[in-house]
Amino acid sequence: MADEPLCVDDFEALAHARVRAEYWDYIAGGAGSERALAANRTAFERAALRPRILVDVSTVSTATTLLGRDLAGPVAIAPTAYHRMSHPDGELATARGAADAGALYITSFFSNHTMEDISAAAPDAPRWLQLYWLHDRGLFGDVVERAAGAGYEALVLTVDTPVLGLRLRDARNSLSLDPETIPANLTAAPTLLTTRTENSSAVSAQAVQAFDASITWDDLAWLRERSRLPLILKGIVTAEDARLALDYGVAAIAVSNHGGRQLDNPIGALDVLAEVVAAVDGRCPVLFDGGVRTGHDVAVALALGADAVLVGRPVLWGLAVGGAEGVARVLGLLRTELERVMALIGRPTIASIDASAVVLR
Ligand SMILES: Cc1cc2nc3c(=O)[nH]c(=O)nc-3n(C[C@H](O)[C@H](O)[C@H](O)COP(=O)(O)O)c2cc1C
Ligand SMILES: CC(C)CC(=O)C(=O)O
Repeated sequence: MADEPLCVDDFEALAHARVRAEYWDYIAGGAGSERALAANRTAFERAALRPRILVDVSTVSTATTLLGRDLAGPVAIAPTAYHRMSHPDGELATARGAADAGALYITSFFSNHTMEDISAAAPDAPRWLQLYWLHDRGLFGDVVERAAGAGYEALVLTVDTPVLGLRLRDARNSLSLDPETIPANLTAAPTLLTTRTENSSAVSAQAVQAFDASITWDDLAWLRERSRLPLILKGIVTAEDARLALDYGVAAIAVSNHGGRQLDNPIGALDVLAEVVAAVDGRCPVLFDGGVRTGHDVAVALALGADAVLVGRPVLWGLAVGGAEGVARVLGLLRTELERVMALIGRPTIASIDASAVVLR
């Protein structure tokens, strides 16, 4: 790769030059005035690590386990839609890059390749499937029932998107989708495949047509009847909902404000992590995403109680810059940065990064 990127932010700058302007805005943007997007980063500015000294850090291990799966590190790929906006090989390249890095890949339901083709690109790698609850129960149930056979080890239902956030950049761009960027899992329902709208976004139009905003906690039983895969809820940001999720038997919770793309809130995702971790009280794994860009950020989230973190945009930057290799490079960078931070704070294992490792200023 030219202009050797040395940190995740370097990948952002290189990717910006490669991705079509409207697609870049879709990827980079947030909801409304983008306060939540900005807050996701500033929240990390208030968290400082507390280094301990004279600890044997001659060997540092980022290895961890999530829902019984051994992983090379605690950084996984957040589900993001439409990877062919970033690279012609789309999710196939992402799957290969994730496998090379030994990272868990949570595949978005709105992918440009079918869930089966993505699995086939890296068959034995750890992979979960993200879901949006569709109006079309036939199509939705079919996807859910196919997931286990297609090699997915868990289902991640995104619960912060009954409707899509107000994405002003996309509306101003009248964001449209080319034939190669339509969602491949939805081709059986062509009426859901709006690709062009006037003064609004085709992504938003698709969401309005496809998503069922009426679902509630009791609908989770319908999902469980169709799949025995562990269920994770993504987009929980309050203690109340974390407790309810446990009552409904979820396997894990993902604390997330959707990368600042839904509610235009002035509080960062990191600011609510401790509240959810306290409510969960060790009863299930807690994942975290929103603004993670360095190994330092990963360590902060783990110290605040996350079991693993997800990264969204950075993976798309790696994909745009170098396809599968770029994805593996971004994930590898985060892992080596984390290793260095673990040595510097005297916590040589993931389990040793406890609450004493961080202070909020
Ligand atoms: C371009 C883009 C597309 C996304 N698509 C999805 C999606 O299909 N499903 C989902 O649950 N979350 C989606 N998200 C949210 C991510 O899973 C994740 O919560 C967010 O990107 C994390 O923040 P980060 O980008 O700062 O790492 C998307 C985010 C971006 C940037
Ligand atoms: C297809 C979209 C709903 C994907 C998404 O979650 C997003 O753009 O944030």
